Amino acid sequence: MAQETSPKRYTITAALPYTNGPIHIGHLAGVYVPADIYSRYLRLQGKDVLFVCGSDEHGVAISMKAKKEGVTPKEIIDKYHGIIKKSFAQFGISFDNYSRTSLPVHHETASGFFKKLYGQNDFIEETTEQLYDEEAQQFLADRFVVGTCPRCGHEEAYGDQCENCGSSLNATDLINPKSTITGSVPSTKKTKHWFLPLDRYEDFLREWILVAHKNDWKPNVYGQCKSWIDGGLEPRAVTRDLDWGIPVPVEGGEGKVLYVWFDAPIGYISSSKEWAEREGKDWEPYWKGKDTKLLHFIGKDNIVFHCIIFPSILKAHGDYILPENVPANEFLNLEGNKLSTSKNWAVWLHEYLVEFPDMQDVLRYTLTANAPETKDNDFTWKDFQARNNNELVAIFGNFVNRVVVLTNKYYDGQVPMPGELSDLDRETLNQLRKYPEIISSSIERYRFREASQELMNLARLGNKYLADEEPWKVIKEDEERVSTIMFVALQIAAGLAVLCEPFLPFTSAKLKTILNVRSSALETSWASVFTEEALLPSGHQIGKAELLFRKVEDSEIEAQLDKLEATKKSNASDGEPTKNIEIMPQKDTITYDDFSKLDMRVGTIIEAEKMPKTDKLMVMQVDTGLDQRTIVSGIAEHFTPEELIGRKVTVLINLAPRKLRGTESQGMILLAEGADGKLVFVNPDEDGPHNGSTIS
Ligand SMILES: Nc1ncnc2c1ncn2[C@@H]1O[C@H](COP(=O)(O)OP(=O)(O)OP(=O)(O)O)[C@@H](O)[C@H]1O
Ligand SMILES: [Zn+2]
Repeated sequence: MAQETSPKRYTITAALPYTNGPIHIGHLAGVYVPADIYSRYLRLQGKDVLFVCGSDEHGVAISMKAKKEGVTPKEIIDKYHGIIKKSFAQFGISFDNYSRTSLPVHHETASGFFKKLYGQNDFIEETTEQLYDEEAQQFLADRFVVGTCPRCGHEEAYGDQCENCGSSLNATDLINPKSTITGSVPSTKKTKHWFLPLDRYEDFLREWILVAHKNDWKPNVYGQCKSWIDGGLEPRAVTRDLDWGIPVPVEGGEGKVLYVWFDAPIGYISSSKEWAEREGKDWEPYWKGKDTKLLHFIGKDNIVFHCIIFPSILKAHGDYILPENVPANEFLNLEGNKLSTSKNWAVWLHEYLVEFPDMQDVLRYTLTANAPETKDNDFTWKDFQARNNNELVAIFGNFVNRVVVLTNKYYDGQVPMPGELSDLDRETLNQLRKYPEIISSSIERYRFREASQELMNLARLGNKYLADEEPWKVIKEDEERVSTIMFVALQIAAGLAVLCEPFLPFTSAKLKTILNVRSSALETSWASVFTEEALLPSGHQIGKAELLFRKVEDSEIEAQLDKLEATKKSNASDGEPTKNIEIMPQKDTITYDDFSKLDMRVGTIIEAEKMPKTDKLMVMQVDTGLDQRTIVSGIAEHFTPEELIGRKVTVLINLAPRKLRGTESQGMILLAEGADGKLVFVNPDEDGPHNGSTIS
């Protein structure tokens, strides 16, 4: 319900990023920068804020990435969680806690939700036909299957969602489904799952969103919700037949896990619990207090999960508050094309931080000034350069630099005593005092672009004031007047230092240091800017000038465009002989000690036979020189047993044994995959070393 009184505390969540890749500018513009601006703004207002996020470490996106890289899901999540967490911190995203959904606290919390709803009979338990990949011997859900969206005709819709129209789907709804694991057309197979009957929540959702939030939710969010609710809601499976995720904690759930979109939003709660534990605080008021304002910052493809599914889960649970708003953004593109992790079409945050050191605020500003708030938008490097050179350097930086340099030059850095104020001085100070309200009003309506432009307008006000008053000329004839001019200009500089903090936190800190307000007793809250009191009183000593921003050169922009051009070329070489090959990024560097742990030997295959009732598996007896052992390998579609017997191969003999369909495989035979998907043995020359020779 639209809140009448001012909330006592705020819980702010930012979408949990999947740990299947690093953070790119789309994520930042869509979610993390606006959420951070909002949180910082509230803190400056003295509000009680809990800003949480964390890595989403379950789901098919992770399993797929692990399969692709030939490593375990655990290795994938550890790697990307590390990269993501570090880059967020360096970029100044001020989470109170950044958690991960693989932690026990999250498994317990998500299981607890499931058990509670199960106990209340809030699920439908049903055995239905689900898509099945015979070749991979796996059920296909979510990103393991693509097909045509029954709602909009988009051909690359996933098994749970169409990213084009935002619809939430059941995999069996897809037209012409195709397995993304093997490319095959799936069959169907019976399996039991638990469904959340969303139809039961239709009346509640209609009342809560379509009536109560008709006027305060963004039109893009409201519109999506309205079309789903009006279209009729259906039960959604909240469990999956997968081996990676949170085990289904009820009878009959063996071998199944929770659907990632069931557990991920609960991750906000787990993250809050982790924070409370560490800080010695109570998390419950932040999630259960009626006087708490809960906000979810997300991108548009997450709207259904945060506005329909998660609220239904919270409502069913009964103890929790609902979000007051879900200010979802549309999508950011890059140089005219959709950002894509798999196509490497992105500006990666961790790379930006290295290539543009100490320039976090420039990216924050560019992404805010051009945020995809009401429609999809394009990031271009030219715009980045223009925003930096024409606005941050030429207006903001130039104004502040003049003020600081002149104050040092004329008054040894002491704020001068003003004389009588002219009409323009008074008018300028009045305008300055209006800015907190102007910017607040934009931020509180989630119009961050507008807010960032108002901030720049304040810098413009200062710049124009100095340009009109020309203290560097007046100093020759009227020194007293200059004291007044500089006093007024200094107040604007101090106002900027405070009001830019949500948008440009690094610049704000630098400017506060230059103005020497950090270690002083001067107040720097949001409210301090609109009081009649001077922000910087006469006599206050400021520090030396230091450049806040530097120009971005053409060559830097060209280098970035060249990098993107190279990506385009490498993506376009599809169709050449390298068709369909995905060149994996180089894995992390290992030490010689790591390498020397691999015991690889020359061996000979002495027996081979296809495993009954499978298409892919071949069971082989291999003479390793040390012993004769069984190795099972997924190569039966590539070789007949006859072709294999007698072949010299390279065997990794100290790989931990693993049971495949009941037969223990004791090692691995090394193979390379050719351009056409053909497998080739990595083998010593046939006449070469005898069985058991080590390979190093
Ligand atoms: N290009 C984009 N513009 C705006 N928001 C985005 C963009 N890409 C992702 N987001 C948002 O960022 C948040 C985290 O994204 P998530 O980790 O789920 O990645 P994703 O949607 O799979 O992106 P990608 O496919 O590029 O990896 C989500 O709320 C998502 O809506
Ligand atoms: Zn669609």
